[in-house]
Parts: sequence; C-alpha cells; structure tokens
Amino acid sequence: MPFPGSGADDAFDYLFKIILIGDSNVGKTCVVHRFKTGQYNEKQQNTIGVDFTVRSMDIDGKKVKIQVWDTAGQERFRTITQSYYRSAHGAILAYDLTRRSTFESIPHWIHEIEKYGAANLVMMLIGNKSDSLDKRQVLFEDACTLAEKHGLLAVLETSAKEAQNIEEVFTLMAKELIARNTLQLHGENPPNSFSLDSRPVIASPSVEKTQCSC
Ligand SMILES: Nc1nc2c(ncn2[C@@H]2O[C@H](COP(=O)(O)OP(=O)(O)OP(=O)(O)O)[C@@H](O)[C@H]2O)c(=O)[nH]1
Repeated sequence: MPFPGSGADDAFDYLFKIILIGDSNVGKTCVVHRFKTGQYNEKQQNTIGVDFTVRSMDIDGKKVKIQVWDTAGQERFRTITQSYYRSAHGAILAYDLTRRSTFESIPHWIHEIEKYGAANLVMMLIGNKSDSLDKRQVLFEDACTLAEKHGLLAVLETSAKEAQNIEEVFTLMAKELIARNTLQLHGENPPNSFSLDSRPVIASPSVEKTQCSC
C-alpha cells in the first residue's frame, strides 16, 4: 500500500532525497529545472544557498517521490550547503564538460560528501553541456576513470539545454536506491549494504526484491 500523503495524488512508495553539487555555473539549476518542468531556461540566477524541488516518477510500477536539493556552487555558501549533505540518500556530482577546471574540482566534491554525507550515500557523476561538444575539454573516458576510482555509480553526459540524459540520471539513481533499499529490507547483507543516517521513506516493508539494473 502506498505511503499516504496529504492528498491522494501525494501518495508514494518511496521518497528519496538527492543533492546536486558541483562548481558554480556547471548547469545544476538548469538540470533540475529541466527535470522538474521539461523546460530549459537559459538565464538562471546563481543559486543562493539551497533550492528545493520535488517530482514524482513511476519506476517499475512504484511511485517514487524525488526531492532534489540544488546547491549553490559558489564557495561563500559552502557552510550552508554542507549542512544538507547528511540527510541525502544520493548525490549527483556535476561538472561542465566544456570547462576542465570544473572536472578537476570533482575529487574535492567527493571528499566533501565523504566528510559530511551519510555512510554509503550513492554518488553519480554528470558531465553537463553535452550539446557543446565542439568546446569539449573533458573526455568521457577520463570521467569514467575517475568514477571507477572513487566507486561512483555511473557517469552520464547530459544537456539541460537539449534534454539529453536528464530523465536517465534520476531514473538510474532512483533504481539504485530502490535496489539497495530492497536488499536491506530483505535482511540481506551485500558488501555495499545500504546504511544511511537518514533512511529513505518506504511505504511497505513487503517490497519485492529487485536486481540493480545498473
Ligand atoms: N550549452 C549549455 N549551457 C547550459 C546548460 N545547462 C546550463 N547552461 C548554462 O550554464 C549557465 C549556468 O547554469 P546554472 O544552472 O545557473 O548553473 P549552476 O551550476 O546552478 O550555478 P550555481 O547556482 O552558481 O551553482 C547558464 O548560463 C545556463 O544557460 C546546457 O546543458 N548546455
């Protein structure tokens, strides 16, 4: 039975909190905006602190509510944004594939998550602005090597502008969170067992076991 919300439309099977981090101007807000509204808005103000968005998705017949925390990339907001890491179940680390320096910052962002985030928080990497391949400064292979080195879930190149891979990012993350959650519910103890300080909200303890499709 779905977990009841304040109205029938609010009912959900899972609720996951996903934080979006990365340097300023890599396109985090545009990615979230595309995910939420299906639109691209070129003119975005720099995020001040943290913005909050919710969208529900249907994943394998389950209603999954996704709360996205879009954080400011600017250094001066770091103390505020760090305070949101602890309650996140997943983190999307974003760089701009046309700006090498934003990719070189990724190990720093991973370190921040490891320091302030919950244990076994799921991390994935996105290289945004894949519509501008003529300006590419980061090879996809380099991103894969980095992701493998740090045990990240996946790397996807995205374009908020041209709606490339935006749905896929959130679907992949949600599927992984559901799979880890389900393993835990069934009392199994995988090497990478899911243990968070803030647990995902699950409606029913009788969720069927699924394999991670990632
Ligand atoms: N070409 C291209 N430009 C993009 C894309 N996504 C975002 N941009 C542009 O990149 C700039 C920064 O986008 P934002 O979404 O504000 O970046 P941000 O990472 O949220 O920045 P902060 O809020 O400062 O952390 C804007 O001028 C966008 O129009 C994309 O997919 N392709």
